[in-house]
Amino acid sequence: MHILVTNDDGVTAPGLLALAQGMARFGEVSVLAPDHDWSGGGHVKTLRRPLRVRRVRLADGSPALTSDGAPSDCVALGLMGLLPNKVDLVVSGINPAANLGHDVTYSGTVTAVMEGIIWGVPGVAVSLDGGDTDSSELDYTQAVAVAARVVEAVIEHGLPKGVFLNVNVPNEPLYDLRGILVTRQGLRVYRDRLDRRTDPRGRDYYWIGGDRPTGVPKEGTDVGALAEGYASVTPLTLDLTAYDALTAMNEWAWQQSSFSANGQTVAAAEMTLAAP
Ligand SMILES: Nc1nc2c(ncn2[C@@H]2O[C@H](COP(=O)(O)O)[C@@H](O)[C@H]2O)c(=O)[nH]1
Repeated sequence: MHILVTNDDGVTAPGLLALAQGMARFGEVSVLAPDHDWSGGGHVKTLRRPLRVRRVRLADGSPALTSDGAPSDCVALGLMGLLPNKVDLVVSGINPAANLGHDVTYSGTVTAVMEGIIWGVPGVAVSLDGGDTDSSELDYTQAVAVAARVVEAVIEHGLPKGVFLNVNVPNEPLYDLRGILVTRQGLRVYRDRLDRRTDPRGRDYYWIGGDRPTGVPKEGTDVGALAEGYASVTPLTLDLTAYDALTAMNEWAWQQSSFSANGQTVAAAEMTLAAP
């Protein structure tokens, strides 16, 4: 088993070290992580500038690679051939804050695993609901234990093609953890506020400020599981198609339309949408 371990908090983050150490039990571990924090950086593919990669050592002396690219760039580099050995699983984290609901497309932690799916490699993203606690003060023991249990299950059962797992762990001692629940995405409640300021030259500039997001703790969701003291494992795919809308839209009366193109009137073919 060859596991690529990455994160979005940077190669020196304590959660990355804890995760890399926790994955060593499964076989070869290659660490390829960003050289700085990419929190909230989303799914990035850096195409307009070169990417630099350096050899570094983690705090325990183990070798690692770091790149000036995003977390998803690190995974792409690794799976495109920077890592000589075939990668069987991408594991990303341990993020010091939860990634729930709509967070998943903002999250560098989660989008790193999404990149692996694009290259046909399954993955697991792991986040600890550390809230406002400094990442250096968090105890990652529980999150590592949950991550290892999830990876064991993935090794035993496999994952359907295109499916990856988003794991969120409550920030409780291991003996307080009530268990692991398989969940769906819940509803994140963002409390962002526009912070407008003026610089010394009289020009306005803005911060996206506000308070940390909360969520709706509905049963069966990732938000609900954490609220009840469970770790949450949410199976996700990259297919964002709204299949219900597809069915409904096929009922719309798409009229014959004519569009003029370069002065030519082109009758639009009858618009039909792919059936789900
Ligand atoms: N819209 C907001 N999102 C926030 C805020 N604080 C945190 N977040 C979420 O954080 C994660 C970052 O994830 P990471 O894996 O990239 O570290 C991301 O999911 C955001 O949604 C906030 O104040 N506003």
